[in-house]
Amino acid sequence: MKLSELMEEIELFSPYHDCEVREIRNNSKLIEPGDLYVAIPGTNVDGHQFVADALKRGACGVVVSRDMGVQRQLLVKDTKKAYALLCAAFFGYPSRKLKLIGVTGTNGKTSTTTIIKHILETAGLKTGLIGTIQIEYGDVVKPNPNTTPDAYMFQKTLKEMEEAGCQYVVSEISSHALAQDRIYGCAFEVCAFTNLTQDHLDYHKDMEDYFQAKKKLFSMGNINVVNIHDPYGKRLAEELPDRPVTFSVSDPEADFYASDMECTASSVQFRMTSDGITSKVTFAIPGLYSVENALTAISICTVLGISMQTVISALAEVKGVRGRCEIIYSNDRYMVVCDYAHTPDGIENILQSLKAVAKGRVVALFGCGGDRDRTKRPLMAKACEKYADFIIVTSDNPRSEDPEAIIADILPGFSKKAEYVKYTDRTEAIRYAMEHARQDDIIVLLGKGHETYQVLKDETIHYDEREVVAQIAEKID
Ligand SMILES: CC(=O)N[C@H]1[C@@H](OP(=O)(O)OP(=O)(O)OC[C@H]2O[C@@H](n3ccc(=O)[nH]c3=O)[C@H](O)[C@@H]2O)O[C@H](CO)[C@@H](O)[C@@H]1O[C@H](C)C(=O)N[C@@H](C)C(=O)N[C@H](CCC(=O)O)C(=O)O
Ligand SMILES: Nc1ncnc2c1ncn2[C@@H]1O[C@H](COP(=O)(O)OP(=O)(O)OP(=O)(O)O)[C@@H](O)[C@H]1O
Ligand SMILES: N[C@H](CCC[C@H](N)C(=O)O)C(=O)O
Ligand SMILES: [Mg+2]
Repeated sequence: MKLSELMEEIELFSPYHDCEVREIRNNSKLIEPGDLYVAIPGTNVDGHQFVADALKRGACGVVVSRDMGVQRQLLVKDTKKAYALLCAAFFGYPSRKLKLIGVTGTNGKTSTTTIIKHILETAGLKTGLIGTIQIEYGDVVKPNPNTTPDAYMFQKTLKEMEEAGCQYVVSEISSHALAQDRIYGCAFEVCAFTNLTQDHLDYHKDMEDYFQAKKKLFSMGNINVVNIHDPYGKRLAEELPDRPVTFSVSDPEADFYASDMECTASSVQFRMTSDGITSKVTFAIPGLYSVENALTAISICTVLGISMQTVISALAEVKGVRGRCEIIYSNDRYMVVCDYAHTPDGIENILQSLKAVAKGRVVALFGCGGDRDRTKRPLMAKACEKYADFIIVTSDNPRSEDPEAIIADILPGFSKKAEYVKYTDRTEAIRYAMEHARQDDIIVLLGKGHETYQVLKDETIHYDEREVVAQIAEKID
């Protein structure tokens, strides 16, 4: 593609010679002759350091935000935004040809996007999905290294989905993606906000910074949908220039209002009022927060024009979301649930929901991710203690950190009354939980959800809790 075509929507502050661009790259190490290099200031290094390297490797141009005094430089105001726009142009602005739905918030993105895809497909609309678990469209399933991929992969994926005949794409939008402008310039049909509670304070300066990153999404779409039961959602709705579509489990003034919630061990039922009409909704994922996820999906699909009847009957067919409150083993004595809660709020919600329906004890097993928000560690312990009868502290992707040091950050979160044991090795911890299970216990394995790996200092090993539990059960039950 011609450089001039790629640059059509980017303000340029330097002259340039037109040329044919082979690929767009933000990593100098991948540059081959004819590629365009975009210098991005990152978390570890500033890509401007590698401009000379990129030119040496044959870059046809280098996109920079300050004068580097080199040949073939293209001076722009902001290289992250320019990179996103260049990638969009390179793939023919696919977001303008599809109906793109973006869901952001601390918790519930994977759950709601999965449900939305199911509803849209039930309504006969071919839909692509981009999220934490994977990328999906038609029969194609692809791994996704990040919840929201980098701009190049995001635009490339949209293009593939467009070519495969998708009319809709629903994507999780992480705060990292918003802060890094990975999706800058995308045209969204609907943008939705689930909730905001503590996470990622290793990356964001504070909760305000985290909120401002999330807020960026809400100037990019035609229709905004916001959970006004959540305090940050309420604030967002007040701050947006145009009134968004709202939903709530507590405010009858919301456009979509859920009431009369009833929870069982395997589902939720509630009444949903919108436009003066009340409908009964059944959804087979337990937990009060599940009502909010169902409401998010109902609001989005309804504003897209799907009939309420179709939405509600499609919701009733949802079987569950992998690794989200998924029962992975049960016998006459106890059951083992696998869940992805990895924030204080997520843990509190899942344990509260299970406690409300448990006949026996709720036994929670958790660890905290290494190289992630350290301040959430004691808060996750506190959240566990609030609703679990017994806790097993263990490891969850220690990454470059010492697993014992992570646990040392967790333990001060417990009160003196807390009943817990510590098994640093996750398999040992799960074995302990299963060996000591009592009649009617619910053992909840938190944090790994759909993951099939454990990230250690020097390697990533295969680790699937479904397999681990099955192997232990075979030996002990
Ligand atoms: C903290 C973070 O988000 N980092 C992301 C970011 O990398 P970075 O800013 O650290 O990059 P950097 O190493 O400083 O390098 C800056 C630039 O110099 C370039 N470079 C570097 C070296 C060189 O020799 N030549 C060169 O050109 C790099 O390619 C880059 O463009 O940009 C990269 C490319 O897009 C991402 O892969 C990377 O994600 C890392 C792997 C990551 O783990 N991110 C996680 C935290 C994340 O994004 N998570 C969210 C969801 C979390 C959740 O909701 O739970 C997600 O969306 O997945
Ligand atoms: N609406 C919600 N409110 C609070 N907690 C929730 C909600 N939905 C799900 N959870 C809890 O959070 C966990 C993660 O849910 P989910 O994977 O849907 O969130 P996510 O926003 O995609 O997370 P991530 O940031 O890792 O992508 C679930 O396993 C559940 O315990
Ligand atoms: N995608 C999120 C959640 C990971 C959950 C947990 N398994 C962990 O490693 O902390 C992250 O990378 O922060
Ligand atoms: Mg997710």
